[in-house]
Amino acid sequence: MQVDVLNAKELEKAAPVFGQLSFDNHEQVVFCNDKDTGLKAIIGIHNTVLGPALGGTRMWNYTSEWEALNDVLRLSRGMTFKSAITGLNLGGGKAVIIGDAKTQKTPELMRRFGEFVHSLSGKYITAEDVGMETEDMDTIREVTPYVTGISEAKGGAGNPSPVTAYGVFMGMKAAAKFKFGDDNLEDRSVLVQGIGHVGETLVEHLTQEGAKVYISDINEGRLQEISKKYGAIIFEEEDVYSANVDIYAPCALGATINDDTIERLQAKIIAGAANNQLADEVSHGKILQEKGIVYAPDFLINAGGIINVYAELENYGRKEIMRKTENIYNTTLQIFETARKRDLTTHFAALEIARQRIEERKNLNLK
Ligand SMILES: NC(=O)c1ccc[n+]([C@@H]2O[C@H](COP(=O)([O-])OP(=O)(O)OC[C@H]3O[C@@H](n4cnc5c(N)ncnc54)[C@H](O)[C@@H]3O)[C@@H](O)[C@H]2O)c1
Repeated sequence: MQVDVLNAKELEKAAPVFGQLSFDNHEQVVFCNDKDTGLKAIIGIHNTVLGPALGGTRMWNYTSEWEALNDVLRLSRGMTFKSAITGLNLGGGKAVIIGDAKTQKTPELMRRFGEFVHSLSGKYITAEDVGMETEDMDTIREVTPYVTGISEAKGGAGNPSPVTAYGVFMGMKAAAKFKFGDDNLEDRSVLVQGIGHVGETLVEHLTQEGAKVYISDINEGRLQEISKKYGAIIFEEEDVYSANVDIYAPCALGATINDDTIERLQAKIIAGAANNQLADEVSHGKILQEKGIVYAPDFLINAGGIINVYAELENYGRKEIMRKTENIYNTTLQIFETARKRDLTTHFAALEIARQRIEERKNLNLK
């Protein structure tokens, strides 16, 4: 379709998939629908140059299909770069299921979703993400081998979240080393936003190291539980973003660094688990750089989970999982140094290395 000038609304109508702002030459987008189980899902396969597209499934109560599509496009793209920079032979993919995981998730729905995954013959391999549990992966495993993150009892590597948290902790320490000249987090103030599967283990590592840990979550019960368990301080003020802390760790959902929040940020470091923390990677990355806030790229430091599930495909054990995850510290420091030397945003410096690896493999495949 030849179009000259379109406003955003018109573009959404004329090209609702390929015209999405988040569309980045994705190879395949699969819409899955099953009336009987109520399944409505989208699988996004961004890039398979380095290997099959592996990435978790998120179940979320999206307010619109547009929002779900936007999310799967952004998340699957992030997976491509995460695996590339971590040195894994995997492409990038992700899936979203539209619905409330607490009330609408059933074994039948999970199995039906698994059948859609199976129909892609291994081009996409799924795993856990927000709204999913290890037992859901076990259910999917009943209908397809193209699933990771299954329980140890069923031969898998188990819950990836603690490994993700350890990688984030390593990335955070690297950021502290770069910003403060010392990676010891004792007495450093850290605000963890979102104390779910990953956030909780991160709080555990931080409190063990003697950091002053503040926690924030929309789930009041969870706040009480984690505060009691680890002695973390519940952050009571309304505005999380203007908290005067050393480190802000986004561990809930993405895009918390956006036009609305970025000017209020007081933290000296941003290092957390959430995917796609910057609403706009270019402009928000630049503003953080100008403000002197050290941003540890999300797709680099939250790779522990994928390292964990990759072990199921490559048959390596716990020791190698932890070694690879610990190495996030070194990679993060290298990225910070490169960014400083070349006056780049840290996000861009990381992206460049990931892209280079994909490009090299692509050229090799063409030979
Ligand atoms: N689990 C993993 O191994 C893994 C790997 C890589 C990236 N991530 C990303 O890390 C983030 C956390 O993952 P998780 O598995 O811990 O998810 P989770 O669902 O277990 O936890 C998320 C927590 O965030 C809270 N939350 C939601 N909205 C919030 C808000 N506006 N303010 C404060 N808290 C809020 C929820 O109540 C919940 O406690 C997600 O963005 C996920 O995509 C997770």
